[in-house]
Amino acid sequence: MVTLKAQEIVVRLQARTLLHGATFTACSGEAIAIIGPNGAGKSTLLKSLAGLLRPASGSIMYDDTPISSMTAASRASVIGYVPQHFNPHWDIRVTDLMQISLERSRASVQRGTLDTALRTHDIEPLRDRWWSTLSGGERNRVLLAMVLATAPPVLLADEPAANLDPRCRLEMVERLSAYGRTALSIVVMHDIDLAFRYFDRILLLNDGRIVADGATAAVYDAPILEDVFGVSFIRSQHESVKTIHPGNVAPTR
Ligand SMILES: Nc1ncnc2c1ncn2[C@@H]1O[C@H](COP(=O)(O)OP(=O)(O)OP(=O)(O)O)[C@@H](O)[C@H]1O
Repeated sequence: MVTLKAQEIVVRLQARTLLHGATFTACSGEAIAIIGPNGAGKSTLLKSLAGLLRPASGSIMYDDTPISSMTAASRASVIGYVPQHFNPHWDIRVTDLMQISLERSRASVQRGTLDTALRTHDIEPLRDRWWSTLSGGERNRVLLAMVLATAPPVLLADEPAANLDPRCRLEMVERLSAYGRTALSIVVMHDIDLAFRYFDRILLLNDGRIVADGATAAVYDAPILEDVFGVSFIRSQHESVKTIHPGNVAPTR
């Protein structure tokens, strides 16, 4: 059981304040979606949680340890981060990327571990492909596999389902939310409908502030969604599945 706790974190870059005192606590067993309009600060919050951005003030604790005091290697062993964009410095095969990822997370990688990881994460058919030849969606799948193969207690993923076709998108979102129910996953989601369908808790960001944080069912009905996104939402329910889709642009904007 692990806890990730952000306390009043403020992030400033180039004289701009991107996060204005974000506070929340997340624990093992939670599948959390971060949603919000473009520029709300979702990636900034995720990078801060991953220890890639140092807040100007406030603290981020992994259990009782400030993540700012952890080495990059120890952070990487407990927090898996799937970035929005990734490009290796040189071209590399998928199998070598997976091998490097596994070796970084374990003292020794036993024979067979790599093959198992490629199979488990459904990227076996891509194993001999060069990174430069992969489509955007294939790259997203490999990136997620690289991180999941190391089984981190905390998974942070920044819009990993972008570029994916509907089936792959559903599979990936299912995988990310399921991972949170055994470990902890915090995922930036642009697809509001999938965020509400698959995740248990929603963090809504606007202008660098967490403006709603609660159980999915509670945030689903909250009028603040309309205020923040500036659209009307059409909510509907078929059997037990609730959906939410943008209707019209709100006239006040
Ligand atoms: N290095 C930087 N210097 C100055 N401003 C930055 C920097 N990086 C990001 N920003 C700004 O900070 C704000 C938040 O950016 P962030 O990428 O966290 O938003 P986001 O919610 O993830 O957006 P999107 O949905 O478009 O991906 C944006 O206005 C962005 O332009």
